[in-house]
Amino acid sequence: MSHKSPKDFFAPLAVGAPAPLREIPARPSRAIHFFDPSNPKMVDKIPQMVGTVDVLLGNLEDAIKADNKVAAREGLVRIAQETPGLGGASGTTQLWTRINSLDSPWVLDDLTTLVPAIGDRLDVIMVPKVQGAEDIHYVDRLLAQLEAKAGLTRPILVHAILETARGVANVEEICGASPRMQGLSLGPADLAADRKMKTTRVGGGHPGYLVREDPRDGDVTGPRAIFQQDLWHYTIAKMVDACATHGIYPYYGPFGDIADVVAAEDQFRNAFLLGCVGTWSLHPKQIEIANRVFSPSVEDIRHARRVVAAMGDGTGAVMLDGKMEDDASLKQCLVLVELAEELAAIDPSLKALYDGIEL
Ligand SMILES: CC(=O)SCCNC(=O)CCNC(=O)[C@H](O)C(C)(C)COP(=O)(O)OP(=O)(O)OC[C@H]1O[C@@H](n2cnc3c(N)ncnc32)[C@H](O)[C@@H]1OP(=O)(O)O
Ligand SMILES: O=CC(=O)O
Ligand SMILES: [Mg+2]
Repeated sequence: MSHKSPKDFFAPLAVGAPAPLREIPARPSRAIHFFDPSNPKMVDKIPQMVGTVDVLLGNLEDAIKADNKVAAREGLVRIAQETPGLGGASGTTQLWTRINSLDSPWVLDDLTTLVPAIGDRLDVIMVPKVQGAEDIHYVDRLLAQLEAKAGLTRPILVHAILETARGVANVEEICGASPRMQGLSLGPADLAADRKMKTTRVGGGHPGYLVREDPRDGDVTGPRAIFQQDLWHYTIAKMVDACATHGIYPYYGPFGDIADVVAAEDQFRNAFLLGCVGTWSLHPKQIEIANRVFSPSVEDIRHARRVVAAMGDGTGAVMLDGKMEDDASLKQCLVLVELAEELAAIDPSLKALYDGIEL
């Protein structure tokens, strides 16, 4: 197997294509809100959503009827061209798309239509059902050719959905396959099917996946507490480690029980605590949940700032509220403080909230 040298990794893959980025910018992306660009009711709502959500994603893949694939692609081009503030270097809300899968009859037209028409507005292309580095290499080279032809000056980034067993097995090589790699999302619905899990849901837990308290006084039929377990813990943790290793960003994916706002919040918070930077939103009501969960709380920021202040030059150990703090807890606190600063820079209400914190 041949490998590129490090310097070649950052050379454009087509003459005239923009130079790859050396670092993926940490742009807030708490909610990646999915919409169907062929659905007039959803499309009508897009202009008002700009500025209220970090990412708007025009979905072209699953959930778009086969008969509407062309209308969705063309609708996305119109939306990108006509919606102020959406996507590109000056956009207040990022514009992403999810293209059709690489084995589908639509994906080539997706890429050859979108890049010339709206490549300057598209921030990230989400690629579904990625199996290994070879899928990213294919998209990488094709994007470079299309960017060069369109005269683009900014590389379009690539995000892969982790939704096949082989993709999970190859997660490291996927993350490191191209300097375009921006991040990964968990795709629990397709992943469950591909793994032959015996579930029928889009993300979230399952009442049958549990641990049960031991019998009390040996009575196996008596009352015993049960604790539902997280079906996705292993995959999310694996994804977070792979992304952190490669300097890219991990996301939870879809939570399909739109009515169950409480369980959605739990699932999102678990992902936030494990290291994810955001999640998908499938319905407008999930945006508020995601924005809240993926923004550090006032209590977390107050505590983090107190630790930073108490640690002085960052070395040694101190006691704060009966707990030992040192370099390692300081580093955790700095993750939260830096995230709060990034979010405050784009969200005036969060800025006011964080600025008003008294230590
Ligand atoms: C496993 C995966 O691949 S997940 C990713 C693929 N799936 C998706 O992208 C699904 C996206 N979401 C949807 O298609 C829809 O939200 C559905 C089908 C789940 C529910 O749609 P509805 O039954 O219309 O929901 P509901 O009646 O609550 O909608 C309320 C309003 O919000 C609008 N709306 C619903 N979802 C969205 C959305 N994602 N973006 C913008 N507007 C939306 C509806 O059009 C409706 O508008 P109206 O008040 O003008 O009639
Ligand atoms: O595309 C997402 C999934 O869960 O499948
Ligand atoms: Mg899927």
